[in-house]
Amino acid sequence: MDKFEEYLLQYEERLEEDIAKRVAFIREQVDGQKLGGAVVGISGGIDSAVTAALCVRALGKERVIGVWMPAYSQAVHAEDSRKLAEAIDLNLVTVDLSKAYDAAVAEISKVLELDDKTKGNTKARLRMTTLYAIANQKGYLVIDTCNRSEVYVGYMTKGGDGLADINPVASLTKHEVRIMARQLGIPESILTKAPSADLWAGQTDEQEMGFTYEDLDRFLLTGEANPEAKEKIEYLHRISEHKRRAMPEI
Ligand SMILES: Nc1ncnc2c1ncn2[C@@H]1O[C@H](COP(=O)(O)OP(=O)(O)OC[C@H]2O[C@@H]([n+]3cccc(C(=O)O)c3)[C@H](O)[C@@H]2O)[C@@H](O)[C@H]1O
Ligand SMILES: Nc1ncnc2c1ncn2[C@@H]1O[C@H](COP(=O)(O)OP(=O)(O)OP(=O)(O)O)[C@@H](O)[C@H]1O
Repeated sequence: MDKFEEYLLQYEERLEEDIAKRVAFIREQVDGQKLGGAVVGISGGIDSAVTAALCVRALGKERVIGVWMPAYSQAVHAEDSRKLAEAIDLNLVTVDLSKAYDAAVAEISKVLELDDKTKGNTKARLRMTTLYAIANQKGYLVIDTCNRSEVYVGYMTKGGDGLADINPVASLTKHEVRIMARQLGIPESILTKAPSADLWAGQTDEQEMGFTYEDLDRFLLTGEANPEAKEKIEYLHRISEHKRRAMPEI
């Protein structure tokens, strides 16, 4: 067994304790500030599944709203969101953003042409707008789903999924999220599908980043990585520093 596998095995041993710590954190953030509850964007992926399951454990079904927000999204993710809601007893609502997305892109395109990534980021920011509308109205917090691996390389949309009020999974790598997901009863189809932001057709995280989550998490947890992956990881970390910092001001 190598250092990375050993680390993950040790994490499994303290999993229940770690879940309890994160559940307590959510309760403290919501109840400690006399807020009503939590709202989470549900993508059909593993990060939002784990985040929502922790919120339901912390606050109970009545105080958590999961929001599925398709904008030309794949049917498999709609199905997985539905399966998740059933598995963790989540109050799941749908806000279809297709028309808002089309209207925004059409108007912006009158000024300049947008590529697939910019259009995808626009979708992520419309989702943030929707979650905040619900949070405003209900007196809830918007819960961030970005994990440690994504945050390290800035793999999130600034002002989109990168903008929220609290983050109960920020210190977990993708591999730790996967371990926790099994314990929380997340459906198998969510555990096994390739991570994708689904911002455009055929997108997958690993193909876009140019290295695997295993490369990234090995590097984060043990400091080891093959030289090519390490160079790419460090490059993305460097150019995304602005996403982890407060806005420069004078
Ligand atoms: N040095 C600097 N100081 C301050 N601000 C700086 C900056 N450099 C860029 N910026 C600003 O940041 C903007 C670029 O950042 P951003 O808008 O985020 O855009 P960008 O980082 O180019 O794209 C977002 C990436 O996150 C991925 N993503 C999005 C959503 C979910 C997931 C997921 O899997 O969970 C992944 C997506 O596929 C894409 O690769 C620039 O347009 C500029 O406004
Ligand atoms: N269609 C969607 N409906 C609602 N929220 C979404 C949707 N797509 C993305 N999000 C929100 O943005 C976050 C980042 O998106 P992403 O698609 O990467 O999901 P994820 O849960 O991180 O899963 P994975 O990276 O494993 O696919 C999600 O966790 C979710 O909160």
